[in-house]
Amino acid sequence: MKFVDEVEIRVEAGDGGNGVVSFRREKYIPKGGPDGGDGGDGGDVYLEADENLNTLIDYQFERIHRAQRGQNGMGKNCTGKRGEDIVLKVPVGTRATDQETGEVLGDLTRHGLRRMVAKGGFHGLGNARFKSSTNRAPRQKTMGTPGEIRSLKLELMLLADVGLLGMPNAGKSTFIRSVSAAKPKVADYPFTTLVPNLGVVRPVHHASFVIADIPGLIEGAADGAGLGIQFLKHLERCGLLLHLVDLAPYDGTDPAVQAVTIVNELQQYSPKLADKPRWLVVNKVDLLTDEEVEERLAEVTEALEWEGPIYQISALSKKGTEQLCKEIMTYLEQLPKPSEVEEEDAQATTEFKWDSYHQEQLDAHDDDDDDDDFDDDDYDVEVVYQK
Ligand SMILES: Nc1nc2c(ncn2[C@@H]2O[C@H](COP(=O)(O)OP(=O)(O)OP(=O)(O)O)[C@@H](O)[C@H]2O)c(=O)[nH]1
Ligand SMILES: [Mg+2]
Repeated sequence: MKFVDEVEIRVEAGDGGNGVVSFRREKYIPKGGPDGGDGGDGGDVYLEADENLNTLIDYQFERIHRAQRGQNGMGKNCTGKRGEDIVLKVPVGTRATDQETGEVLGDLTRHGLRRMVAKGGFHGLGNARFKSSTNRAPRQKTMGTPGEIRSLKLELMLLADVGLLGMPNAGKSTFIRSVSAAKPKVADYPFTTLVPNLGVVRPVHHASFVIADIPGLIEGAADGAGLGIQFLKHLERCGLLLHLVDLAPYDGTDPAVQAVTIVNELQQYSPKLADKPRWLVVNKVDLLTDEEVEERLAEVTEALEWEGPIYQISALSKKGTEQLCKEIMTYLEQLPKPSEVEEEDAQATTEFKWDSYHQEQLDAHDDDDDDDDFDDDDYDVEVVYQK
């Protein structure tokens, strides 16, 4: 299946139905009052996280999504029907951003989480609403307001605890294969991995974490070289990054230079990501003698001015991988859990503009004196049924 992690769509909430002007006309009831009903509200557009989806590909083909318009009001005080909402299912981990304002409308990080992304228009008021002691035959009505229209960017960001960072061929996929049940392709040429892979690692009985293998980075990635940096966004939600450095590159390149390149690209992409907790993991130690490992590692740490944790592994022979995973687990377990406040906030709906619209309309018409008092002629007013 094709992996699509970024799409642009347009969502259009339904317009509110209009209010209507109508008067009761029945035999033997000569002075029937106003009975024009209100319109119905327009339908809203929602996004909902669904764990059964893992790509945004459907939205690449279907870009415009409209909720239903509210029905207009009718005579006999009948209110128009509310427009139906639409719910767009997206993979867990999707972030919706308003293209125009840049505002993040929702981070759908849990199955079933639902966020409104376009609010339906408010209903218009029928003339029955405007009846008062001084005006018994009002001919005012209000129109429904338009539904919100937004251009959205949907981005799928994988939900992994640990992200792997490194040059192509560093052994990222080999590592995830050896520590989890995930089986991404491994080969001795660069850019074997073209889309992110997730693996679940269970280093101890009672706990597990998710690790993300993303395509390798090369120099100039921030400017689009190789596969670019489009996949780095998947690391934004990780609690820990592993920088995998190939200590024995088959093409004879210098591991220290390679390592610095990666950090530079990371910095350019996002200083925030570069500031995330990061561990240095040197790989392919099986190809070198202990002295060579020490020597090259020293060069790498010096070039990076590295002071953080260092691990030596062979992803292929699994040397050092078990220990590394156990320490990752211990590290992740002591990280603070996302606070409850954040959870609540994620549930809240975005505030929309016309909550007070209804009252404003009535207030505005309170001062209207232009309608004459009720007289018999008013009974000849045509009953208007607006479409
Ligand atoms: N000897 C040895 N070879 C390794 C080790 N880890 C990976 N390799 C080899 O290195 C090559 C590249 O490994 P991959 O796991 O595909 O590398 P990658 O980082 O996922 O590369 P891209 O997907 O292209 O970014 C393969 O031929 C692996 O067999 C290791 O620890 N020791
Ligand atoms: Mg790979």
